[in-house]
Amino acid sequence: MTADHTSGPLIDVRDLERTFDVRRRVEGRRRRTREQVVAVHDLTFSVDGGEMVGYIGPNGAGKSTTIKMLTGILVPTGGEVRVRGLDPSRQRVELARRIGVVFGQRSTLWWDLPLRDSFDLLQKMYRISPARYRENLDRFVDLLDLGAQLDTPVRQLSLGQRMRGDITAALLHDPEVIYLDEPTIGLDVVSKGRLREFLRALNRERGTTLLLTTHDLQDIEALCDRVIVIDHGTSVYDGTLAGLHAQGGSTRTLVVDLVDEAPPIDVPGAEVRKVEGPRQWLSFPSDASAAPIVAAVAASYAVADLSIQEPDIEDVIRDLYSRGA
Ligand SMILES: Nc1ncnc2c1ncn2[C@@H]1O[C@H](COP(=O)(O)OP(=O)(O)OP(=O)(O)O)[C@@H](O)[C@H]1O
Repeated sequence: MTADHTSGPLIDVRDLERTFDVRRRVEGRRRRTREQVVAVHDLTFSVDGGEMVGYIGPNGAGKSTTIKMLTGILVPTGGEVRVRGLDPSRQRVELARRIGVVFGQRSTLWWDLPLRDSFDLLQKMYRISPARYRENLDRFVDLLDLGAQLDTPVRQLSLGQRMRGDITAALLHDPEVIYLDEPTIGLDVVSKGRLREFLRALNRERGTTLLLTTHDLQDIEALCDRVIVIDHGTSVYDGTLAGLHAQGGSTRTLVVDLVDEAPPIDVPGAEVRKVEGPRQWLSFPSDASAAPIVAAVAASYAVADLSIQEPDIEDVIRDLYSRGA
């Protein structure tokens, strides 16, 4: 009997565990002692086809370990993981046709080859039909503005160009799901914006499922309807970003540069956290609009400049814990 790979959730993770045996040298002892590191435990979640999900958590929380189990690079030490009904570590080759992976800090491209040659090699590896390959390449090169770089060796590309090359490489074979690990790290604001717009279009037009690991809350805000927060190897929140902010009580900061020094600004809905000369930092709830606060400040004070600081994911998670969630 063949399993039905098309019904049910696309990604299904149940009671997933992964421990590592490590040897550590302990001071005063000659022999190393063996220890177990629990990277992922008791992790359960599922993702439907077409969802865009942020997979976030502090350093060492278990995000990469989860992605490695989802892609079949690591074998779980307990629990179950299925992607389109396939067991990733046992059916890795079959799964590879359905998934794409992009690691922000590591390239999967051939360093000394021009981009175009890397793409041609991938066409052969994945046996992509010539027509589909041409269609995809033209589309991604156009949308990601890579035309001028196609004949440049990867090692000569800027970080942003290399990232766009890696994303193209991960998508040429039409994967149903793409895992992105810190895709906007080190990119300037314009490149980040373009990349997010591209990923939104990919999801809208092709229904590609996206699982995104990032420390940049604006990536999540721009792309994901849902976030899963992982800490110490297990899921501690699964829901909307607005819900996460509300639960954590996190705040955004309005930084106001006044023309002259002044006593702490007094406007409804915001609290002054810090004053340094003519600069003041006001915090307000993340789920509130900045517009009335900005308007109230501008109406009563001579303002030279204004900017808004978003909370960092680490801050949001810290808030979540400080509230005892
Ligand atoms: N191969 C390994 N051997 C031993 N311990 C490991 C191994 N890989 C991961 N770990 C440990 O497992 C835990 C989870 O690591 P993981 O890389 O999954 O976290 P992460 O959430 O991706 O972190 P980051 O945001 O820093 O990339 C950490 O304590 C890490 O030290």
